[in-house]
Amino acid sequence: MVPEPAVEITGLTMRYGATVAVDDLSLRVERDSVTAVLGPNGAGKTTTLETCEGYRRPQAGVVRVLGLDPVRQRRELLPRIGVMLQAGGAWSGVRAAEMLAHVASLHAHPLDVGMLSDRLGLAECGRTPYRRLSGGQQQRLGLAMAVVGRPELVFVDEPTAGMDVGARHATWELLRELREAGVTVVLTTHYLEEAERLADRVHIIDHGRLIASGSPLELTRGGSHATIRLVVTEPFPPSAPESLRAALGAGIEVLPVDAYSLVISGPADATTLGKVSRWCEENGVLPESLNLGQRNLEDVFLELTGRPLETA
Ligand SMILES: Nc1ncnc2c1ncn2[C@@H]1O[C@H](COP(=O)(O)OP(=O)(O)OP(=O)(O)O)[C@@H](O)[C@H]1O
Repeated sequence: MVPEPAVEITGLTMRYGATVAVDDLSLRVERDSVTAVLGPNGAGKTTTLETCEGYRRPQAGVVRVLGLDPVRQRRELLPRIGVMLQAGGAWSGVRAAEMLAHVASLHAHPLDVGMLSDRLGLAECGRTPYRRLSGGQQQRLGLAMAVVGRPELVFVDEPTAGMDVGARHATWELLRELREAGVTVVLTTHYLEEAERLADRVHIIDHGRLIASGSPLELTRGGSHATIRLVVTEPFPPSAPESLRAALGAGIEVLPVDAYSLVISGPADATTLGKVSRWCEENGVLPESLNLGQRNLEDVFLELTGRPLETA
């Protein structure tokens, strides 16, 4: 028997007035995995997550979480899932430690609150009222509240937004350990590195639609494609992509990333590298770096949508 997925979304459509936030989206999340829903701001990630959490009723389509309807079977589902919202989730005057202790007391077998606070660097702000916590501390408290009840499945919305590097790595470590302990993690993110380093599977969404799914390796392997990344010292002239495309010939895509860099994707090999370097010479362009390398998720997004994720 095929095990029931942790989350199964079929044909989900969600609108806010004239805005289509989620557009006929279908995806599955397998158990015991970390799954990232990756996409730019406004892609529909939070709306999708809120529908899985039972905060929104699907306007079209079907959502099942641990086999249950998140709206109709909410009472059955709630004790089995943990939710970290993008913002809020605690009373403004409550102290961080009190809030976490309160949430822990609602569960039959909570994690050790002291251990969790230490792991997430919350011990030092335990007496601070929620509204006085920094953005990163509020995020860490939100994560602690989501996992303290040992849920089977946690939904985390942009778990490391606003965190410094140290806190981000501690969060990734905790999420990895949860997965090893058999917890399914579904996170939304617009950080490519987060998806690449943490997720077993990535669903890339844009304008409410699923545009690619797979493991980071499957998504970046992409046939014969490698990527050449050209970074220059002075901004490119506006005609650069067009002229480079003409110099490289058919089958090679030239995608501007910003004023100083572009990505060339196609059968990237020594011949193409040679042509790029000749084009630089003929056009008086001084490369700062010219790299041939494995595609990353940023390249995948760029190829699929024609625009870079960070600025999309
Ligand atoms: N309550 C709302 N009322 C009206 N429009 C909304 C509302 N919530 C979201 N939207 C719109 O729906 C679209 C999808 O938003 P959503 O928050 O789901 O995306 P997101 O990928 O999570 O983005 P972000 O990372 O910025 O939160 C956006 O165009 C957004 O402006």
